[in-house]
Amino acid sequence: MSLYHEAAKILIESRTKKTSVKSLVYTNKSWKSDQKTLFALSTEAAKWSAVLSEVVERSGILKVERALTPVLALVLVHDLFLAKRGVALPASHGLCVAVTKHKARLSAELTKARLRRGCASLEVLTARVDGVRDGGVEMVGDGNGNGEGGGLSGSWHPRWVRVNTLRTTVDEQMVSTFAAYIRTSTLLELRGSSKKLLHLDEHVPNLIAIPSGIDITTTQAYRNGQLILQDKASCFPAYLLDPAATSGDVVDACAAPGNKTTHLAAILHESQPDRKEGSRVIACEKNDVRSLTLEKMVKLAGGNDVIKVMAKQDFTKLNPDNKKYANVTSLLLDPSCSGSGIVGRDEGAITVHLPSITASEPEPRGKKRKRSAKPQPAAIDITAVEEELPQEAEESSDKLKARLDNLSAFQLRLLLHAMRFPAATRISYSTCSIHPEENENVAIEALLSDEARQGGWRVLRRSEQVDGMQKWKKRGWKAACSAKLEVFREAACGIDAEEVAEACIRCEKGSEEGTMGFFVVGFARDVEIGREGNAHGDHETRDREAEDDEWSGFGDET
Ligand SMILES: C[S@@+](CC[C@H](N)C(=O)[O-])C[C@H]1O[C@@H](n2cnc3c(N)ncnc32)[C@H](O)[C@@H]1O
Repeated sequence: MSLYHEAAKILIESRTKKTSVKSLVYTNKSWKSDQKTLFALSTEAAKWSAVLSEVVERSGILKVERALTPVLALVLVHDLFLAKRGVALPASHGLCVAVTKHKARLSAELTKARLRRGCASLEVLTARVDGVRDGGVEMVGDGNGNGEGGGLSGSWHPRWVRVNTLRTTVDEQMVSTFAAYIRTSTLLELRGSSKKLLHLDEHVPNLIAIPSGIDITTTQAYRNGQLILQDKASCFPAYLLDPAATSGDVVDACAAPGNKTTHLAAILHESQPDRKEGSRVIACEKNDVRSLTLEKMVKLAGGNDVIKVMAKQDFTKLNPDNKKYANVTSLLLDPSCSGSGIVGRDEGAITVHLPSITASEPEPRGKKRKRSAKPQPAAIDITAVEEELPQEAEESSDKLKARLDNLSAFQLRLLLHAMRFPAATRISYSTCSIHPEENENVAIEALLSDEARQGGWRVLRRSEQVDGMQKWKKRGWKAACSAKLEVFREAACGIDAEEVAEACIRCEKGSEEGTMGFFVVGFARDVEIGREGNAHGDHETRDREAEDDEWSGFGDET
């Protein structure tokens, strides 16, 4: 299979399985192409896909070149115009001919696509595409930078790098990988820069931001697992959980690909560097393919001594009363969610825009193009990308509501299960969703549950949180908490909407903080309250019904 067929396969799998390009490339040893080349082509083609799908579609070549699928055309046209050496196939190869013979037409469409975006040269367009590389759906808005993705201005996102203290320290990295970097006092100084700048995060320990255009995946430290690409928001759950404080084992209930798992392990390791029989992280992952990724991530991060991976393990099937879990004092729960807060793609599936075959006919050669009576649309044709909009953007409000209902029932079921571990005194619950249905509402419903009432669970108040989380200004939505509590009225007495909202932590995508959209809340109880028997048959029944729908959510990205 050629490089192009393999890249096409990866892009399709990334879309359908919601798996990151990185894991698709590097967990499969059977690729014929060089993995680095394959990774570069797949990620670059995805990054350019909004522009190139428009180019391919408007050129009409898919109608005449039957050997070309939309995704093959995308990767080939990428190399035709954007790779230093052009298409990496012999000039006589069928696939090469299929695009090169239309080069003039494709080139004209690329120019038009560039001009429609107000870019004076290909370099300017390249900078623009690079600038939104973490923004996902470029130009899905109104073509003027408004709406999702926000074109040039909307979704600035630094590259967040967690220094993995299982393998190294910030001090070590400052004099090695980052020796040539200049430290900035503010995060915003990184914005739009392509210089080697670095900002040490003020909220999460061992977290560094660098300009988004700098690729550290080629460094030795990244390859050795000393540096991990992880959005700042995605570092909040393990940091908030503060597992060393409860000095017991930690369960990571929904662990793959494992960023939070290895973060938990690093925090434990820092608190007990000479550990022999110290606390462990028990990492559950239900999905088989993602379990493999988790195992690889744990190994690469040097977490094998601290982390016990429970591959293909449904968290809800763990028996909390089994003596194996008698020492579980904290749990991290980061379940599948709508993914509505995702802007980056370091950790998960990417957005790939594909051209439609039926969009337009190639114009006959030699004939002068008739001037259309209608003005051409200034922005890209939305039909070229609509299948790539975040699922909810195309959903009717009824459909979205149904999906969020299913997801939140699934999320609540897992959260209540976490509350059943007898020795647990801390839980962190997080999603990369911006919807209160998956966030504040789940927290409130959990607090109102029998598990919380009988088990003595309450929110981890802001004043009790680790320093960086106390300092973080964006908190939960009080109106959402009040509205949810209002539904339960008397049953809700004793729960203060203000206190819950203050305990909740939100991150807003596209904001100056440079994070994805995210939500995290901690739960605590002051004493170990053992549970006697299982008095929660109702929940079990209701939750089981939701199980079939749980996969409507995103399976990774944070
Ligand atoms: C949002 S991702 C977790 C990301 C991960 N915490 C990280 O930071 O890398 C959710 C994961 O939960 C897994 N999952 C969903 N339901 C599960 C269950 N009942 N038990 C265990 N894992 C589950 C999914 O397969 C998916 O890999």
